[in-house]
Amino acid sequence: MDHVIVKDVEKTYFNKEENTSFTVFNNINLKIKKGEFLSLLGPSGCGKSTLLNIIAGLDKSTKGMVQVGSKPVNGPGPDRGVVFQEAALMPWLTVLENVMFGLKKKMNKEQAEKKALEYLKLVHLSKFVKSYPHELSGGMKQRVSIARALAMDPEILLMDEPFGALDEQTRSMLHKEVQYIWEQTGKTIIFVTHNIRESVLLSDRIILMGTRPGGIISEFPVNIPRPRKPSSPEFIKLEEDIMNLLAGEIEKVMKEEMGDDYNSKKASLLYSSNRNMGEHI
Ligand SMILES: Nc1ncnc2c1ncn2[C@@H]1O[C@H](COP(=O)(O)OP(=O)(O)OP(=O)(O)O)[C@@H](O)[C@H]1O
Repeated sequence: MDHVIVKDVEKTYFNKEENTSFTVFNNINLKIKKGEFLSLLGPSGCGKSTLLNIIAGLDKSTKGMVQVGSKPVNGPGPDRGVVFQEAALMPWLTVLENVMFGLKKKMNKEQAEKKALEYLKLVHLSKFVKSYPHELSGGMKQRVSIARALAMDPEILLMDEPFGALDEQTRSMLHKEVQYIWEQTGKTIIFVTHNIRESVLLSDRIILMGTRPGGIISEFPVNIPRPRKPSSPEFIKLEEDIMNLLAGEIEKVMKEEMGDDYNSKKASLLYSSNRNMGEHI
């Protein structure tokens, strides 16, 4: 069953003072199945976050529409929970209170506490319920933010580079955690990343986006059985296939941003060991 439908979506920014416009992307068409884990992958500036925000109802498209089931999206709603790159927790509240915050609008305090504890257990933070955000590591904060989104029981979890600011080890631990959560809850997940390895590791399907003109370049179903091993031949093959297709896109962005410096730095930047397209573009 199609859970999220993106129809002919376009996003253009208009600058009235200079009488110019900039189209981030157009003709975006996507159908995302219930329970699917979908990644939006592409170089910086191709509009991954913009598309996610349009699906979240936090931003408006200039053309086209998004539907959740048969309902058009006109703004944020309880059917969609969002996790951003920065956890944005309330520093004056404990971990438990942060997760309870939204729940208290829907249920009494006792029920909210029970539910918050349930989700904090799911992200393995039961021991830290009384801690304050400043006492937590970046990875732990991000787990609170995932628990907070999940506790509201959205049908769809929208994640915008949720592990982008974390070190490799923490990121790897959270990969396992998000897979576990996805298996346990059956949520539909839309996951923005510029990391090829991350997208192959986690997703059922990868949507590749490009720039200038922005849009969907291609899509790759990931038919590798889970748990996936980045060292397996099929994993490496898919990474290479995606990298080959994206190399031209990355070059386009780098040329624009680096100008004359581009040629000298090209080789080392393009093929970094972890297939991460994000640092330099
Ligand atoms: N208010 C705005 N006015 C004009 N252009 C904008 C505005 N907001 C975003 N953009 C442009 O829209 C494009 C898409 O931005 P977006 O953040 O969605 O890209 P992204 O693929 O998520 O990038 P990243 O991986 O760096 O987060 C960028 O080129 C950006 O400069």
